[in-house]
Amino acid sequence: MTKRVEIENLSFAYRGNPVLRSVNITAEGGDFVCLLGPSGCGKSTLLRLIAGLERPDAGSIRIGGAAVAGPGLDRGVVFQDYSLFPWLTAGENLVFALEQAFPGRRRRDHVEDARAQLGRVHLEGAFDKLPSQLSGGMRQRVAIARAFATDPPLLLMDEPFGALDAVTRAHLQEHLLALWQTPSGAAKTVFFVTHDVDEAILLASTVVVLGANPGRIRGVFDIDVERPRSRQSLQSNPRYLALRAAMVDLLYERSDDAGDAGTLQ
Ligand SMILES: Nc1ncnc2c1ncn2[C@@H]1O[C@H](COP(=O)(O)OP(=O)(O)OP(=O)(O)O)[C@@H](O)[C@H]1O
Repeated sequence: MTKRVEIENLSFAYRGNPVLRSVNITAEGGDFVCLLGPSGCGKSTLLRLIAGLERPDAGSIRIGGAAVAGPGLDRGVVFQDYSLFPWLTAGENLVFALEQAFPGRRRRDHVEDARAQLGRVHLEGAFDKLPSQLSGGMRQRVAIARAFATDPPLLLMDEPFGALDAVTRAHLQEHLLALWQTPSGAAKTVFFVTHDVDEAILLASTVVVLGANPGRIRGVFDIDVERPRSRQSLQSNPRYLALRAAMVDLLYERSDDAGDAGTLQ
């Protein structure tokens, strides 16, 4: 089941301080949308609005045609830190999520599913480990496995690899793409926050570049670089280099120098 996400004229302020202004984004079912922008431009806030954790001051967010009225099991979330319950083992974190999503199923089936999902991120041996016994990269693999385990049509990921070293980060990007590109994973619409241009181009089908004060869309880029993509092959891909240059220009341009219509499609 795929879900189209329509964000229309969205504006939001924290206690009178404008954070997002007139944001319009349409993601088709199965799109991988990266939200790219400088610190403080409202990327996390936009994700929290889609998650239903905040309410828009103006405009609307529709998922599969229905207006977002609060959090829901149709949206899996992965944050940079503290995504997992620290008092539950890796396996029990998945089992707990499966119980919430599919109440009434036998616990034995949830445990079996949890083991299979951990296996998909090569962590079958971590079922009985507490998050504190795992490395940061392993914890995020568990968090990703948990997000995919309940098979939500929409995944919201807020800099999930931001705290990891470059090599671990590259592996996690591969794990995420491998899951997303499976027949069931490819149906998922993903919103992924990052401030890393290379990460955005590696992962996304669409990159939305946001500017700050208040947060608004500076450009929308259709990433028409064929998959599978690897960091190595991208370095010599002229299309990648053109996209990268255009995004970097937009990110480092003073926001009052430009209009809101930077696009390269
Ligand atoms: N709970 C809050 N109360 C008040 N202001 C907030 C709150 N959360 C965020 N803000 C403000 O909203 C603005 C956008 O914050 P947000 O975290 O969405 O930005 P971001 O683009 O995700 O930043 P970063 O890349 O640094 O995580 C910032 O000015 C921030 O100070």
